[in-house]
Amino acid sequence: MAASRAAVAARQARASVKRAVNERRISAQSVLEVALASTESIESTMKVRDLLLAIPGLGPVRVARIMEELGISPTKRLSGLGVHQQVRLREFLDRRAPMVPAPTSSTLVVLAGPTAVGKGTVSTYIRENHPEVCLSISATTRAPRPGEVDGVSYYFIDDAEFDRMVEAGEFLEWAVVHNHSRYGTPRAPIEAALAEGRSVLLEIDIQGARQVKASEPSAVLVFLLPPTWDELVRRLIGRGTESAEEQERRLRTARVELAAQGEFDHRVVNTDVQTAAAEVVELMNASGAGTPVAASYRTKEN
Ligand SMILES: Nc1ncnc2c1ncn2[C@@H]1O[C@H](COP(=O)(O)OP(=O)(O)OP(=O)(O)O)[C@@H](O)[C@H]1O
Ligand SMILES: Nc1nc2c(ncn2[C@@H]2O[C@H](COP(=O)(O)O)[C@@H](O)[C@H]2O)c(=O)[nH]1
Repeated sequence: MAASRAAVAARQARASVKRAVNERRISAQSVLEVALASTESIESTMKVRDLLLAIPGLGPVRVARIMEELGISPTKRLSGLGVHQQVRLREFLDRRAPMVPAPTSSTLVVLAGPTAVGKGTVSTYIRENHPEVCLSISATTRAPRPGEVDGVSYYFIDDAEFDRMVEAGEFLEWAVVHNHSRYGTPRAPIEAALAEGRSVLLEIDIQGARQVKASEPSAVLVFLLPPTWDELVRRLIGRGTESAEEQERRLRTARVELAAQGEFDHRVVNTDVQTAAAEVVELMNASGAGTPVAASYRTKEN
């Protein structure tokens, strides 16, 4: 009984160390050094995998790859690291450190891009793998697609409710998208998350991105690009959620939207979902202070 109470206490202590790393109150490097200095410490009983997962911006897939590269088995605890593994892990954490800023302010990041480029897919990946990021849920007057859940995918509301929210100033931004339905970002949850020091990701269209930048100049705008125009068309048709007429309408908008990529602070090419999501999260962590990501991309038309 006493042993199981001790085990629960140790688990809770490890969880609070992980939270402190995740909230950037302590660095992963200092956890490693404490673990290696004392085999009695709670830090020494932590798994390497859990320490890496606590670092903002690292999800399970990247952590698995990093551990493989470092030659550390997935179940290894900090106390069990060999000398060479310690050196490699230390070097990795030191390399990683400049990408994890000191606890300063939260960031408002806007992810936009043409239809079917994968904004929703990349955002969902971020929601599932980076719980530290707060993903805004938009309101829309369009009908739910099969599988979409009210309050998770969108708040599905009617025209009268949308009008009321516009009148009451409850949207940070809103727009008619693809000349069809209205979409808007509810202001209150975003202000609350930013006030708590959390970073917020908005997945919205380009008109909305412009409005956010106009009202919040510190917002970081990220433009998601497809690897090629043909791949964009393939993704839209392959998704199969729009009629041929709606696909045509969306592709017309996409050509105009691609021409606006230069207005954005950063560009990320979505060739692979995991990599694109990791780049977006790293840009969030860098609070827009870094150099814009270079992406050479031309549509067939230009
Ligand atoms: N990196 C990728 N490689 C291959 N397919 C992808 C990739 N990213 C997304 N897709 C696929 O492309 C299609 C469109 O993706 P998604 O619905 O996320 O786009 P979107 O940008 O949110 O579109 P919209 O603006 O029209 O809502 C989906 O079928 C998705 O599975
Ligand atoms: N300006 C805004 N655009 C938004 C918002 N939420 C989503 N969107 C964009 O709408 C299109 C179409 O989305 P779909 O789910 O119908 O395919 C897409 O570009 C979204 O990024 C919002 O709150 N404001």
